[in-house]
Amino acid sequence: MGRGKIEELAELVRTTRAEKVIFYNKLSTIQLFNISEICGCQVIDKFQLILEIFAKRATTRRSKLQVELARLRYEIPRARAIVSILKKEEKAGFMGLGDYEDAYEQGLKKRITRIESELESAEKDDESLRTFRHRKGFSLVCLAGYTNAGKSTLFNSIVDESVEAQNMLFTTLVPTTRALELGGRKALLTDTVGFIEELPHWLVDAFKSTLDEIFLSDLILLVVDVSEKPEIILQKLSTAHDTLWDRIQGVPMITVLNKTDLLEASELEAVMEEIGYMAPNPVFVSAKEKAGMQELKAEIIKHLPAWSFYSFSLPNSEKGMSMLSWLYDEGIVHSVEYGERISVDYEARTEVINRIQSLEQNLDE
Ligand SMILES: Nc1nc2c(ncn2[C@@H]2O[C@H](COP(=O)(O)OP(=O)(O)OP(=O)(O)O)[C@@H](O)[C@H]2O)c(=O)[nH]1
Ligand SMILES: [Mg+2]
Repeated sequence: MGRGKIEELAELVRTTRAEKVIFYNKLSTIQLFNISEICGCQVIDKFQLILEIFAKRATTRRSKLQVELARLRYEIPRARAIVSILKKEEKAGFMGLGDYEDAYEQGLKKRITRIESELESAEKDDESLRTFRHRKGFSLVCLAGYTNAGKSTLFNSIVDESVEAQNMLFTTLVPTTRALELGGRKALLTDTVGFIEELPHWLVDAFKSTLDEIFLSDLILLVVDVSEKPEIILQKLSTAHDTLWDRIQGVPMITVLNKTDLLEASELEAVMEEIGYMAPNPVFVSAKEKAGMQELKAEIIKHLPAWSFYSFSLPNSEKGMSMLSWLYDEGIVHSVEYGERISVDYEARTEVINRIQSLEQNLDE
């Protein structure tokens, strides 16, 4: 953009009373600074916008810290450049700028160090989120996928077509999570931040941390825009699988092929011939037209981890007590009686029950 174009932009800002200008491409600090002076409003680039979105969507303590860390690291060179512009202009109010510069930068660096050390202890919080959910008998279903695939539209359609389970804590604290009843089971449905193409390396950790909820989930719905070119779909599926795979082993995944309303049946068939091998458990939907919702819900119910009841007793010993505390973390303790042995009526995911059964003998030794 030349000077004339910027003036045009400034005029547009004035007439529309815009509060913010967002540039799609990356701008240098000096460019951002100059344009914002001319336009008289905040000017940000694509990456600052992404950071703002991440910050809004970060739900765990760890992801909030990761996003803040990325923002601070982005700010240091920018702050330095702005100070040097102001210095050059030798504004009267900025005498003794050297000291200001040092103090500001040191302040940023101190916060970075503090966040880095907080991050180490934050890892454990994620576990307690999972624990809390399982104690209340909820399974977590996460919507994942590239930006613009239709995750949020699908989130709303599923919620509209389902019975909401009353659970104040989740529904009020996290706007992108809803408690639902699915086939007599309680599930938390969570919308997540979309994958973004060509994410710069310094944003990757912050992005991955916003995926924490996916990594803690019991079932992943990978949403795909099936109206895109097959080679694009394949590439996106492959990146999504690579990003998630390391940390989700054992978590079932349903591939939700969305926007079927944009394709003829024959076109859809042709697309599936090319991408089918990369799309586990495919379900076809149009989130916009609420088509395929029953099929999707049936598939979700089929893949939700099964919960079952089990009544048993544990030795009233140190081993038995530590087992009991693990049981509290993994499921619902309906009743517990302490006598010569500890009698427990319990409900949990079947894999937990299996685990108890395989450990029972050991505990008595
Ligand atoms: N034709 C059609 N358009 C859809 C469908 N589902 C979503 N869209 C449109 O696709 C666009 C993106 O939808 P979103 O639900 O915002 O996508 P998202 O995956 O949440 O995107 P991010 O939040 O950016 O990651 C919107 O314009 C929707 O109206 C569908 O089934 N058919
Ligand atoms: Mg969305």
